[in-house]
Amino acid sequence: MVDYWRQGSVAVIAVNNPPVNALSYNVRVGLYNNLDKAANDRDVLAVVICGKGRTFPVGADIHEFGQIPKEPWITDVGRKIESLGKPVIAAIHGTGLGGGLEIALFCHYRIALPNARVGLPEVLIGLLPAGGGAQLLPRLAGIQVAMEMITTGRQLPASEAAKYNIIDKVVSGDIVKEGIEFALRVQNKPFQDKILRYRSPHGKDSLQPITEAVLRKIKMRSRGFYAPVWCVRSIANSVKLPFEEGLAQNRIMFQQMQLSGQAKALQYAFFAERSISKWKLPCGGNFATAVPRKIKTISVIGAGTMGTGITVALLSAGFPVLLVEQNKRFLMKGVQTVQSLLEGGVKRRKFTAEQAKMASSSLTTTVDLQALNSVDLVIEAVFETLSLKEDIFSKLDKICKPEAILCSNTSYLNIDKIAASTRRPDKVVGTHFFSPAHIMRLMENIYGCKTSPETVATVMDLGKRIGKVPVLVGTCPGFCANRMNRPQSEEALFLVEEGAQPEQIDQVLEDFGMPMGPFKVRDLAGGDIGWRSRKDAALHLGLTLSYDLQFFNGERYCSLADKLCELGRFGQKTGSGWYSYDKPGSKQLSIDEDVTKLIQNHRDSLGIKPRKITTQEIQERFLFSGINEGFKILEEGIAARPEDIDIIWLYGFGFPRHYGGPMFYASQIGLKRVYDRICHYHELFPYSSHWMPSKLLQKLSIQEVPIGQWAELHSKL
Ligand SMILES: CCCCCC/C=C/CC(=O)SCCNC(=O)CCNC(=O)[C@H](O)C(C)(C)COP(=O)(O)OP(=O)(O)OC[C@H]1O[C@@H](n2cnc3c(N)ncnc32)[C@H](O)[C@@H]1OP(=O)(O)O
Repeated sequence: MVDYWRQGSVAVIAVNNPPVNALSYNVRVGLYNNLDKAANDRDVLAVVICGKGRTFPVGADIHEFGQIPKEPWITDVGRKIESLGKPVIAAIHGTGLGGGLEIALFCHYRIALPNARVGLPEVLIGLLPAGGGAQLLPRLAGIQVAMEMITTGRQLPASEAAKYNIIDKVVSGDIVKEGIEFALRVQNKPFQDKILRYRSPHGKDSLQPITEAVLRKIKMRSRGFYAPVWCVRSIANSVKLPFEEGLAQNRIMFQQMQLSGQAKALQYAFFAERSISKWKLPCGGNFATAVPRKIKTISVIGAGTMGTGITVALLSAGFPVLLVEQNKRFLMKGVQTVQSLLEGGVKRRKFTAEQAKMASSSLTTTVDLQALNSVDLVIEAVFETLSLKEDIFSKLDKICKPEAILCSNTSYLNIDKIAASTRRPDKVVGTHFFSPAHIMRLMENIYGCKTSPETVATVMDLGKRIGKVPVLVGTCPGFCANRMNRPQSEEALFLVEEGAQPEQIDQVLEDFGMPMGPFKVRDLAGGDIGWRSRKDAALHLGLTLSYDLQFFNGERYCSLADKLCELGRFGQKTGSGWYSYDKPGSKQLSIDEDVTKLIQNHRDSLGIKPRKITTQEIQERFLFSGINEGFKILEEGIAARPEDIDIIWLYGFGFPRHYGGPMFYASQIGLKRVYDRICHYHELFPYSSHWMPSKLLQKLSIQEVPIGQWAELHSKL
């Protein structure tokens, strides 16, 4: 796991633990013993520490967290470096992260390739850099830089790290060769002043104002996430305490944090994020055996909000796009939107003006579907009407080349029905982007019963290539994301009907950590879209949405949202919705007395006496109704694993990452409690079928199986 060789007077110690050279126990032992070997070899005058393969060590082995850490720790390796009596050079390529960077900071010198990156990302997995990083970095780069790097986990490119003295020299070529050359230059030269523990932190007199400013920033963005605050304390220890005492204090904090639910959730999320690319179809195809098709040209049908967002996502990843609309007027409007989204990207520094120009020049347009005869892949993004989509897909099937893949950006409709309108159902798949599609990273890919593994592999690969987080699920109304979101939106309305205020519900859920409460989300998305589909659904059933409707198709129904729409209050875009806005399109909102009156009149007309609704009830009814649906989704095999559901929620709805996602959150609360509360609400609200407890949840509530085994258990149900 650690290689050792000598080149003249230089000993090279190379960590060899693929794929990322994590500092597992055996690696730490190897480093420690080989440092001893170099110390005891009189012919060795300098030492180079590097990583084999793709990277310098990226930190502790996260799989080992939760076990009692075995010595030598990273700090023991560090102390050995400091006291070696010979200069030690860290030669960094790839990423030098966490414990990896800490070891480099214990070294006397650090060199790096230009494309290397360094950082202390412990905060992102709910921890602090207890291996020495929080003590050493302030002594090298100063308190201000240390605070920024450690509380955000940001990785710095080598050139920026060099600006802050973290890297002594940026070198090109072979990193080991460069390391040896550097070592030959510094061997036999004094290096005691390079031992960072003997320095005092730069900017220590400004600790208080820096701390206050950082804590203010953390408060604004952290929404109940504790690790950044602990990181601030760990850096303050570098000023307040002698080096070894600071290390000891930080180790105690690290051990406490490791036991916290937030660290467990973040580490779960880290691995969940990586597991989603390991997809499997019920028919047996999977990520390891299916080969994606090469996609060079893509067409997007529909230049509305979704179509233009998808177009920008594709263009900015370097794909040429042929944008299609039914007439020139819509097309022109779409092109303008694409241009302004690209300009917005330049303003937000997502890309340079030059890149935006390149992207823009890769856009072509047409109003003629026949022009799609040579594209490799089509993404349809028109209205959510099945007959319209069926019509388009049947035309595409005739026009497009036989091997072209046909994708639908539907958020709700049955992929099998859309596929059935073609003679190539194996090449039809759902690619559900989230709005705004050029920004939101989730891409919910939906397979139908005939979608081929090759088609799935192609859209999963496409998602990655355009910087999205692609998650694969099966088909059912609303798939995973919207199906789970639906009961939550309904519960939010029912809570208002029963006595809560929209702003109260929004506040409770924002305090929980959601980026926006459900009523603000409704206003942002526009109430008219849901209203139209509710009216369509009613029409389909031969019903009308009336003012005093309390039941719809046998289910409890709340008509408050319809009443707002009747008044033209569609949300932000019309300047009024659940809130009022200072002008149409503005985000500046205020509570609207008219809405409060409307709600009161609604309750009066139905004879509902408002009651006080607690924070606990709001959280439970919103979160648990979605979680119950999540278990049904698992039970039905729509999602293969809880990890898929959680990643959908982290990236599609901004569910707080420090809770891991709704399924992990449920596992932390305890499935017995979650199940009991769902049964309680089922008893209270028998006319809301979303409270019918999931059978899988019921079973798991008795067995309390770890989350990693839920999927296995469900296959045995
Ligand atoms: C009480 C004692 C006190 C001692 C304190 C010592 C504490 C030290 C703290 C730490 O060092 S915590 C760890 C800090 N480091 C990280 O958090 C790095 C996390 N990794 C990444 O950010 C990325 O993986 C990467 C390194 C930038 C590489 O990204 P890339 O996209 O190239 O590859 P991935 O698909 O992400 O990863 C490949 C593969 O490697 C696995 N992996 C990555 N990092 C770790 C790790 N630190 N430990 C274990 N495994 C890791 C990852 O899961 C992938 O595995 P797979 O099986 O192929 O999915």
